[in-house]
Amino acid sequence: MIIEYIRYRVPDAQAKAFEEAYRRAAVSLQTSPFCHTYDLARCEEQPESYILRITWTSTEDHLRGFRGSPQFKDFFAEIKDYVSGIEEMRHYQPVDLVPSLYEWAGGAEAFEKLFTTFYAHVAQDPILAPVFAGMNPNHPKHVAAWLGEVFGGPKTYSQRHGGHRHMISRHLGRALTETHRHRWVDLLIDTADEVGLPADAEFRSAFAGYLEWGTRMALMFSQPGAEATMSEPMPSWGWGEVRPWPR
Ligand code: HEM
Repeated sequence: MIIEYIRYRVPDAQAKAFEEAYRRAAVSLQTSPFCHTYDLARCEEQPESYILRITWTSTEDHLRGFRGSPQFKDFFAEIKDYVSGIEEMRHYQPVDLVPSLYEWAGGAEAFEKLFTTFYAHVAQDPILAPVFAGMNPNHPKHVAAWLGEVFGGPKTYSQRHGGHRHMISRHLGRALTETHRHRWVDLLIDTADEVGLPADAEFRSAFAGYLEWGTRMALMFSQPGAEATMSEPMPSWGWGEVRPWPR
């Protein structure tokens, strides 16, 4: 992940138009598969100063996939009319001040224990067992590698198991139902308790948030005729609105 900072100087008379232009540009940022988060802030002491902060999957992705788009070129051309200067436009490597969800959970060992136990339960579950009847015996390890990478661990799934594209392809055409999805989530949360995954409110809210998102995506991709965006990069999940309590 990379953080781009752009510092603008905007005359007071242009501030409204500048902010409006960024509200429109937010649609492009929102739909870019390479953009994780973005925000624009105005300086209290020097209201003509603005900082735009965008987190991208990588500098390379961002330059290739986004700046190159005609839509954003038009936007940059428009923005020039409102700003009297761009004082900085640089990319920064984030310095981790809090552990990743992967580290907090206990690393690879914790994820492998979680999914080995989970899929043993799945095999006995009347709703889920038929869905996983032909399961690859390495499936629990692969899903553990997937979640570890999404939660900030090593890029094992991308490098050895086919990355996001492969994960999506494994759900295509399975016609999963809400009953399957619901049971999968409930059983995984029960298994997290069973194997002793951290139970603090902050970790569990991020964990549950990802499970809600991930299972709804899996359900969506599994529907007949679903159009999967196979070229999307791996998702990257963080703490969200709450930070871990120091321990
Ligand atoms: C957060 C939600 C989910 C994640 C992260 C996830 C992850 C994965 C991954 C990484 C694979 C490919 C494994 C490999 O590379 O071999 C996979 C396959 C599969 N997933 Fe999911 N999945 C999710 C939700 C679901 C749900 C809700 C169901 C059904 C109830 C489901 C059913 C399957 C099945 C049947 C396969 C193929 C298993 C095999 O034959 O090896 N997934 N999933």
